[in-house]
This record gives sequence, structure tokens and C-alpha cells, in this order.
Amino acid sequence: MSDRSRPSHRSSPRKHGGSGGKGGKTAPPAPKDPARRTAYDVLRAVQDRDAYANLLLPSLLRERGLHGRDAALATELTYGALRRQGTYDAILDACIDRSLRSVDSEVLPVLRLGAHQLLSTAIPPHAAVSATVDLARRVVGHHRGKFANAVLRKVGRRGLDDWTAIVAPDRTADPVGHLSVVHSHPRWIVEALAAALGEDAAGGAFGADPEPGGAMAETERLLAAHNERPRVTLVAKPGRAAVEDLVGGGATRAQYSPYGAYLPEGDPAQLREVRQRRAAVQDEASQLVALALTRVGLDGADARWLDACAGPGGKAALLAGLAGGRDARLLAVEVQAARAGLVAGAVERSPRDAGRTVVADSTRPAWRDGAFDRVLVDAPCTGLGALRRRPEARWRRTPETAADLEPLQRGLLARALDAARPGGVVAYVTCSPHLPETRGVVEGVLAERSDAEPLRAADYLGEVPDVAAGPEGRYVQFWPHRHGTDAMFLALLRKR
Ligand SMILES: C[S@@+](CC[C@H](N)C(=O)[O-])C[C@H]1O[C@@H](n2cnc3c(N)ncnc32)[C@H](O)[C@@H]1O
Repeated sequence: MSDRSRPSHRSSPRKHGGSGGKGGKTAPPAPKDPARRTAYDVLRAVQDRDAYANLLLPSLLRERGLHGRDAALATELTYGALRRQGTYDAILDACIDRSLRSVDSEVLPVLRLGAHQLLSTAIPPHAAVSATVDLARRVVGHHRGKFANAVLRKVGRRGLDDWTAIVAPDRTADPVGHLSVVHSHPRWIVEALAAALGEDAAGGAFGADPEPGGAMAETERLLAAHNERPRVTLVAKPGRAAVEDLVGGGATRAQYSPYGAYLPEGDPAQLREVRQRRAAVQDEASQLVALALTRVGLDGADARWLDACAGPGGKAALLAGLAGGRDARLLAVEVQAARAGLVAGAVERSPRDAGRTVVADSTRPAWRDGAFDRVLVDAPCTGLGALRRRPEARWRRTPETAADLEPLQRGLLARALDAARPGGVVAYVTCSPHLPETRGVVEGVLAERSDAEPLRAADYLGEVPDVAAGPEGRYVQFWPHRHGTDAMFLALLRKR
């Protein structure tokens, strides 16, 4: 993927080098250096109480009144330190006499913030160290501030590439370990993504000649893409806004989705259509998998659509808009009441009032079998396809997360097939390319029944190159490094 969405942090947040003056009045709670303090507080909350950075950071920025450069710096430091945590920890480990694991949990986020400034931003090293040590003194005390100072001075002696050449395993001997440290992903995720791309850890593609670029060359491009800031993509809800409206507000037309537009910079809420909920932030692949479901030709009725896992309502809003345009109706189902409230807000005022939301468990459906013409199952999953946008997710997920979800994913798909009428179509979608929860679930469910068959999903997304995946290319798999989108998976199944 091109580099157009690269964060602007290398353009130096100049004003943030120092701690903001010394010897002033003792000003108790007014936070000095609010950007670094806010980044620290988010990292602590993510580490100590499983907070979500993408939810907590915006609310702290608002609460503390951080705007402009301060907000940009806090965002860069938070996301950067979380994304590159694996690399920075390996480097920090080499700079500490004892093991990094023995470092206090209050101090660790300070060290990661310091490492990020020193190794991946244009902040001058002396400013990065002194501001971070000031922060350490305020949050963890003088003594541990001295420790942070000593460690960060060692970190600052080399650049990122020199450090990774020292701390990462040799690429030939241990390609997975090498990529894991250099691109900051847990080993199991590197292996899972390589398998989904059809590459093996020994090099090259399964059953094909080794790729130019060395072992796991495409996996490496994917891992690198996960460390880039994703562009903001908007959807113009069909029947309520047009892409031209968004373009008029400063966005550019999306490459693939006829409803999508990219916002190069700024807050999406600056656009009137977003404030009025006629448009919303939505990844382009999310738009396209929903669109593909609506493109499959049906014999007979096409009036009743089901979104079996609707919360928070992104795809439901798009489907309700398209359903309204065809005089069809969408039932949006969500098991969590709070999330169902978000769905209701997302689909309200759809054309012809086509969307209805209910709180229900789609594995125990209250509707009769064969009631729907089109069904979407956007299953709960590991979210390994959205690692760009959820910076801490890669450290939180485990292989067990995927295994735990599998029975639910299978149950939802099986009930969705029951809900489709003969000749109807079901879309199984995950925001993950991890094989056990994509092909594994689909093929496991199909092996147990004879009333459904896969369609060639890529045929319904002809405008998107390089998306066909799996046996005979029957599935669709989007990729951040190929398409600039999340790694969404799509299977389309026709009910016999
Ligand atoms: C990946 S999200 C769906 C995202 C959504 N389609 C969108 O585009 O905004 C999966 C959703 O399924 C819901 N869910 C999980 N189990 C469910 C069940 N048994 N019945 C209905 N919804 C369920 C989760 O609460 C979650 O909101």
C-alpha cells in the first residue's frame, strides 16, 4: 500500500520537547506536559485494566481540553508506543541489567513512551529524554525517574535499525522471531498471518516458488502496514447522503466502494453529513463485503434481509439504506442491549424506514427457518484484521481467543443458513484473516450440511483486484497492505 496515510509525527511536534519551564509556582494538579501525561495515563489503563486506547484516549483529550499539537502528540505517543511495544520491549530489555519483566508496572509505560520518542519520532533526543524523565519523576517519583533516565540514555545511543539488528533473531535462522521483533507482533500472530497469506516460515509460498524478497516477504509487508496509521474512510449512507457531498467537504472519492470517501486529515465531525449521521466512519472493506451480499442475484422474492450480528451498526446502516432503495426491509439483531442502541441510531431514518433493530440472540432465533432472502453474519472474532486501528489488540489476543470463539461463530453461521430461504444467500464475514475463524468455520459448517454451497465471492467484487482467496479462489480476503483496508474476510453461501 502506498504511504499516503503516514502519520505526521516525523514532522516534529516542536513545542513538546521540554517539560514546560522550571521553577515556576508549585502548581499542584494542573498537569504539566499534558500530552505525555495523557499518553502515560492511557498506557497505564490499557495495561492495568484492559482499557481500549481508541475509546479512552479521545475521552481524556476532551476531558483535559487538549487540542491541536498537544492532542496530536498524545495520540502519536499512545498509538506509537502500543503498536511498537514488542520492538521497544526487546530494546529496553537489552538496556536493563535485570529482566524487563521485573520492572514496575508504573515505570514500564514511561520507558515505552521514551523509547518511542527516541526511536520513531523527530523529537530531539535530549528533549525526549528530559521530558520523559520529568514525567517519570512526577508519576513514579525521583528515584525511579533516575532509573528511567539511565535506561533512556542507553536507548538513545542507537537508532531503531541498529537496535533491531542487535536484538532481533537472525532472519534466516528464525524468520518468525525476526519479523516478530522487527515489526512488533506476537509470534503466534506472525504465524497466523503468514498461514492466511499462504506463506510458510521456511520461506516462500506454500506449493510455489520462493518469493523474491526472501522468506515471508508478503507477511512482512502486512506487518509493516499494521504499524502505519490507517486513513479515515467515510461511508455516505445510501439514500441519505452522496459521496459528492463528502467530496464537497474535503474528502476524496474512495478507490473501490461507490459509497466511500477518504478524509485526508481532520476530525470527521467537521463534515455536516457526519454530524447529521447521514455519513459515518466505516472501513472500505466493511462497505464492500456488505455490498457484495446485496449484489448476488436471487430468483423470486428479495424483500427480507437479516443482519444477525449488527452492533454497533456500521453494516446495518449501509444495508438498511440499500434495502430501502429496493423496497426491502432489514432486521438488525444484536445480543447486547447497549450495542443494539447504537444500531438503532445508525439505521434510523433509512430510506422508507427500512431498518428495524431488535435485541436477540441469533443462535436462538425467534424467527422461523427460511424467513429471509439475504442474511449477513458479521461474526464476533479476534479482530486480527483491524490491528491498525486497535493498537493494543495484538498484545491482548491469544490463540485461545480464536478457539473460544469458534463454537459461537459456527453456531451463528449454522442458524443463519437455517434463516435463509431456499435460493437465498448468506454472507459470513469476519474482521480477521485468521484461518480457523474464516475458512475453518465455513468449511466446518458446510461439512455438516448439504443444503448450502459456496459462491465465488470475488465475482461480486469485480472492481477490487487480488481479493480471491482459498480453494478455487472462492472466498474474499481483503488486506491492509494490498487494499489499504482492514483484513476483512467474506464467504457467500447459497442456500439450496
Ligand atoms: C463483529 S461485530 C459486528 C459489527 C457490525 N456488523 C458492524 O458492521 O458494525 C459482532 C457483533 O455480534 C454481536 N453478537 C455476538 N453474539 C451474538 C449473538 N449470539 N446474537 C446476536 N449478536 C451477537 C456482538 O455483540 C457484536 O456486536
